Amino acid sequence: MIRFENVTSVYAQQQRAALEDVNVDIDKGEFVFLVGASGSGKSTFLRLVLRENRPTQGRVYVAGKEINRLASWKIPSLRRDIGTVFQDFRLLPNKTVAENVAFTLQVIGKPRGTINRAVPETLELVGLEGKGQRMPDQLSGGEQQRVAIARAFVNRPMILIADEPTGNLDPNTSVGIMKLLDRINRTGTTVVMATHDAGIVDQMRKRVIELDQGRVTRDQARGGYGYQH
Ligand SMILES: Nc1ncnc2c1ncn2[C@@H]1O[C@H](COP(=O)(O)OP(=O)(O)OP(=O)(O)O)[C@@H](O)[C@H]1O
Repeated sequence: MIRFENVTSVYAQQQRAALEDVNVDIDKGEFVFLVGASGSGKSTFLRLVLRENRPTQGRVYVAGKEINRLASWKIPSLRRDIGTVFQDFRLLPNKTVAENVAFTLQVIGKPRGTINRAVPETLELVGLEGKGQRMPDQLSGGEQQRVAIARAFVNRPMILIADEPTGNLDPNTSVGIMKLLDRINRTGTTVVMATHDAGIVDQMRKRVIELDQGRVTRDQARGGYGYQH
């Protein structure tokens, strides 16, 4: 589903590569944690999957397509297939919860009937039934992240990318968010999550890819945050 072949990424004006000769193959339906110190290249990896950045060398494939050879008019369609969730939620503050979730479908031109069906269904999936008419600032942090997940998932993307989704949440709330991401993963969506949250990685026992100064130093099935035998 996601394949990096000898990917090196160097930002303009930087000496050191943000990613260096990275080779990774993530299958459909996998759940992968990306770990590593601050600055190790996790966000750069995720940006390359979204084609927000382009590699200096090497190839990035998403769903079998080399995405850096896509015509620019095909990029919106690539990004539609990839839901994104961030540490800071990024909800539209002047729209209700339901409107935030509906927005994803409106921008891709889905008919109103589909939207009216999909939004409550997805809010129920994330445990926010009955809260569709609230404004984001009337929700807890954990609930706001659930809205962000609903918005990312409402059009059933192939891939869900989460960059530090529990970074602003307390441990209990984070566990709830992880259960939700796990449930989404079980529907067949590939999940790639960058995190510093050792407790969660140790608990979930999923595949762990560790980066150190832009290089993959570990790629372990059912790993922990640190290396364990
Ligand atoms: N837009 C940019 N321009 C120049 N250098 C950048 C840019 N974004 C990231 N970098 C550099 O690339 C390297 C990797 O950064 P990246 O943000 O991918 O790391 P990260 O692992 O996501 O870090 P964090 O855990 O702090 O989010 C770092 O050395 C960083 O300073």
